Amino acid sequence: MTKITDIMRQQANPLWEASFNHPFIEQLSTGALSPQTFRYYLKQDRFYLENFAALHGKIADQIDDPDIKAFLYAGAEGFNDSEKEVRKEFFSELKITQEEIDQTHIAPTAYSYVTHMYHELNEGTPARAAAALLPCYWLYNEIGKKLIQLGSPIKIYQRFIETYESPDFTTATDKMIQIVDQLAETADQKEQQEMIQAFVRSSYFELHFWEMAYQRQEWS
Ligand SMILES: Cc1ncc(C[n+]2csc(CCO)c2C)c(N)n1
Repeated sequence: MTKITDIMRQQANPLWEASFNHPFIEQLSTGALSPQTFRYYLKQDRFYLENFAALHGKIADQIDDPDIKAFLYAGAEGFNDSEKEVRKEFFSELKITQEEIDQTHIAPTAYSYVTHMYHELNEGTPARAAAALLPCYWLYNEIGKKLIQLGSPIKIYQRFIETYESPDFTTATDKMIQIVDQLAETADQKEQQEMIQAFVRSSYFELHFWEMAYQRQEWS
């Protein structure tokens, strides 16, 4: 039987291809990406990562399966990710000060993405919310695997790429794919369609997150 995650991946493919070919990604690899754009991305991604971790916990609260619960709680605590540590190093290397962080407000696309994920949980179901989290793991893992072959001449961009290509991160991605497939098994057809929609919408926001950073989007 076709897995729901295969359907999701297929339906979101044009959006994923657009992410792979986005100038932010291409320039990360060539090294041409402006350091100011990368800094903007990191500062906005803080908002995303905070909410992403919190959502893991909120979804886990509503799930009975002990295995899935444990994985999601670990994600909420940041046990799965070296990402947090790496980001701390990036912030200190790029001299992004606490003052600069305090003065940063969430930009429109980051706000919309986070709002979408909460909507899938609060107005939807834990299965829909898990589907909304999946592109985050899976898209970055595919980008990591593609970019690692090209590498980047800029050290910090190279380290960014390596974060998403590690064996641990690939294992976490595979686990999250399996969780979404498992949650779909007990969902009815309507909920399965809503899970697919949540995944495609997150894929849309992933693409527009690169664009937000590339344009250094503001509210006005
Ligand atoms: C907009 C945006 N989307 C995805 C990621 C990647 N990411 C965030 S948390 C996590 C799981 C554990 O590290 C992964 C892969 C990101 N950083 N920013």
